[in-house]
Amino acid sequence: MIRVAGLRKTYGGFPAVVGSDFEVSEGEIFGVVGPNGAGKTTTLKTLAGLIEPTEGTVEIGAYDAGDAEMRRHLGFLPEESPLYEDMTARSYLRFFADLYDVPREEATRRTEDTLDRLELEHRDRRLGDMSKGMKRKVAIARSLVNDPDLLIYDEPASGLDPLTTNYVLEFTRELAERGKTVVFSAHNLYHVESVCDRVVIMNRGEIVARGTVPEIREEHGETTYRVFATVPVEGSEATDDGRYLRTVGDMAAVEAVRVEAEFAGGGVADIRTDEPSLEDVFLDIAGRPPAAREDGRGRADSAAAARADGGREGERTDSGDDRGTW
Ligand SMILES: Nc1ncnc2c1ncn2[C@@H]1O[C@H](COP(=O)(O)OP(=O)(O)OP(=O)(O)O)[C@@H](O)[C@H]1O
Repeated sequence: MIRVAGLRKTYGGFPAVVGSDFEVSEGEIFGVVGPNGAGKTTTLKTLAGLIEPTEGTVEIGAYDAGDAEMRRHLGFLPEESPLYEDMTARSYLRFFADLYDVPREEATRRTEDTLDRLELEHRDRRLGDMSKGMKRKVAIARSLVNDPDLLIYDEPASGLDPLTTNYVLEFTRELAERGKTVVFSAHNLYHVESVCDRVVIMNRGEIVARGTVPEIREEHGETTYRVFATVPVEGSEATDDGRYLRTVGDMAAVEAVRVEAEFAGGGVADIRTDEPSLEDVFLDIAGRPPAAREDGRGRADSAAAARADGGREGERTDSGDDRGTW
């Protein structure tokens, strides 16, 4: 579906993406992960044809990215989605459906279905009066008005509460089940793990790890999850806000906590990726010089060097610019 070869993008000589190669198959959910400034948005915008590569090729099916015909098969959700504040959700979506020449009845059915699924209420409310989560849902519905084969979502759950985030992530999975290819970027490894088939981790414009999330974790370190249950579960500690915290090391254990909590008449209120673990994975990968990465050397050294440098364990200490900060 997508073939990226030797992709390089510079802004006035500044290398935002430096030689990316990856492929995404049809129906796959593909995550682009990395710290602020890693080059995720640049990569996604290049796939969407909104940015021209400085070097390299980006092919989407039979088209080059940027080909006008390709756009008809694409749904792009930018990180910040400015909406026309005076329009209602319905009129806004109808406006975009008209731009894509979608017949009225078909457009209404499609957008109402999407908004039902995302549980968006008040569809005739002004967009300017909607909450951030509601606006994000409208933006997601907009990305689907043309029934695209490929969806490119930049931080789809950015700034959303846990419940809305879950809707959005579950919905992303549903889209792939309906045969759509989804490429999305995120900071949160838990979000990525819950929906992505494969992932690339970027840092300073470079892909520094790739594979399924379990493959990456196995190779580069362990992530832990803090699961907040509404009832006591085995090994949990009560938190100040009346929840019960259990820290576990993998998704099977997260699922076991959820089942235990539900069996006890409660549920899971929130799940958080343990940040130091995430940073350990990142430091393990990104702290090594590129040459050492090639042959697997330098892994323990780089984390140790970061700590010896005076930083907290897992904290980056070398952010001389805006690149490479989680
Ligand atoms: N139009 C631009 N002009 C100059 N530099 C840019 C431009 N767009 C991005 N950059 C720089 O390129 C680098 C990569 O930016 P990009 O937005 O792709 O990163 P990102 O991984 O999406 O970051 P974030 O997580 O903060 O959104 C950053 O250092 C950024 O400052």
